[in-house]
Amino acid sequence: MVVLVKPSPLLGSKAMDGNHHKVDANVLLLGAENVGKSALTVRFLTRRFIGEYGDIESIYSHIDKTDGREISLNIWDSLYPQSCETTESISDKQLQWADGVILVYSICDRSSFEVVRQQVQLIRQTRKLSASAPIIIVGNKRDLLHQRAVSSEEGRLFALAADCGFFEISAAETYHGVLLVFHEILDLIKESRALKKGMAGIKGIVRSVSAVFGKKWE
Ligand SMILES: Nc1nc2c(ncn2[C@@H]2O[C@H](COP(=O)(O)OP(=O)(O)OP(=O)(O)O)[C@@H](O)[C@H]2O)c(=O)[nH]1
Repeated sequence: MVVLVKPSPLLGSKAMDGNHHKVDANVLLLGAENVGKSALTVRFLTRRFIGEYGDIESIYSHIDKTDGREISLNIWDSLYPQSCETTESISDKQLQWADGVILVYSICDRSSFEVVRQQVQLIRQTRKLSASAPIIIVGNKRDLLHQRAVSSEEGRLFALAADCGFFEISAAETYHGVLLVFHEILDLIKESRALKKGMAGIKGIVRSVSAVFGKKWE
């Protein structure tokens, strides 16, 4: 069950967009337990790393400024269901809701990287996520290099092969790395929408030209 919570004023964001801003983007965070999904979300919303985050699945709404433009976004910080198969770890509702997905693993936990691999496969197979919705894979806990279990190259090569973006960051160490991830997913969502609009425009022109010449354009 997803809980729409009003996070503490500390976060400076409201779970419901009280100003009724048109939401510009819904971003879904997925990944195994304990990889840092909440840490990424809270770091982005508050610039802070607070260490322990509790096991609540939450949707936060936040107004962000990129290129001088206000973007209203919802961030769904999902919970990895206890002792479930990875195939059950993502709901159709989550994928139909999302305009973009951030899949998080810990570079110190190989099993969390395997969960991300399976979740990417699941997302692609179910086709519940819009075909144009961007996916970014994030290897978190980069500050724990001495405990590394997944090489940066392996993560990057997998993301490349899966047509996903890729970042290695540390939510504990810096705000900047987390900011880059969220701004990248927002840029990719904007690009995919512009592309969709462009395609619709071309189809419209073809239809009207066909109407004029009465031809069925193949
Ligand atoms: N060293 C280090 N620890 C981190 C980092 N990000 C998160 N953690 C720690 O990892 C643990 C899990 O972080 P969460 O953000 O709760 O992870 P989660 O994926 O939301 O976990 P679930 O609630 O189980 O889904 C906490 O103890 C965090 O302090 C990081 O970048 N570096």
